[in-house]
Amino acid sequence: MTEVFAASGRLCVGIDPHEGLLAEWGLPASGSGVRDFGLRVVEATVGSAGIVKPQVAFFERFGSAGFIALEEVLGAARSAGLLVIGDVKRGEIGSSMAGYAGAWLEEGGPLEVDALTLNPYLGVEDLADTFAAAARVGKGAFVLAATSNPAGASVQRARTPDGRSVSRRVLDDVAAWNATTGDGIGPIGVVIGATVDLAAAGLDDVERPLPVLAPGFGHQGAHTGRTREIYGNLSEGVIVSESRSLLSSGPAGIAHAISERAAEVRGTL
Ligand SMILES: O=c1ccn([C@@H]2O[C@H](COP(=O)(O)O)[C@@H](O)[C@H]2O)c(=O)[nH]1
Repeated sequence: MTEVFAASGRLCVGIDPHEGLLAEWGLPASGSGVRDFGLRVVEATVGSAGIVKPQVAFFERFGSAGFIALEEVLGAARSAGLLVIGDVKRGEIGSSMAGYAGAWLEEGGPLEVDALTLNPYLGVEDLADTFAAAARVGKGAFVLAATSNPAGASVQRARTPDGRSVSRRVLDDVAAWNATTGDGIGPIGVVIGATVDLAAAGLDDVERPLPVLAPGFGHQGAHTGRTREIYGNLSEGVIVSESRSLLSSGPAGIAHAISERAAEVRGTL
């Protein structure tokens, strides 16, 4: 984790071509629009930040044209040396997860990413083969533990029979899997939104760091300057993710916005 952060920094630039943003950027709402948007964000990121997170929903929305665009954006980002987190939020029974692992993690595959987001609703155990597939090829994954949207709390703060919150159980299961491999603090991480009250989510007393993908900054209200305060013990593993707050700078301002925010994150973490 330390080496990855030293090389790539802690800012993750979201590639979320919302329809409104496409219009603001003067791009059509189509496969070619999301392609051009994604490629421009990649270009603006190189040199300032080391991680991007395409939100696959906004590509998928255009069917096969969207996926062709996504393949091109992923390829450009990886060729430029950026780490790519595919925000795909996949989660299935184990046997079907094999399909997703092949799609997103296979070396040389058209949708290859360095890490992907996973949904644990079908049980963290059924994600274990995907964790192993990622680890085998030096990749990672982030499992949703406590999401940034207020609605997530009703499920994620529910208590399991042993009294832990669902969020905490997910985090502990991920940490237990990590403990079976490598240095024990990766390669699998969790998603914890920056808008989450860690104490209320049962996540304020985690002792061992692990990678944390942290959305919720910027447009959703959290401030990067407060990252250590928000994440406490978990700060060591945090990757600050921002999409709309950067993307709304438009094609002329995006490179500057990313470089400013990257400096701010460096000064905070
Ligand atoms: O808990 C979560 C998990 C994922 N997301 C995703 O992150 C970005 C956030 O975009 P902003 O424009 O910075 O709000 C988006 O792709 C979400 O789907 C999240 O927000 N919260």
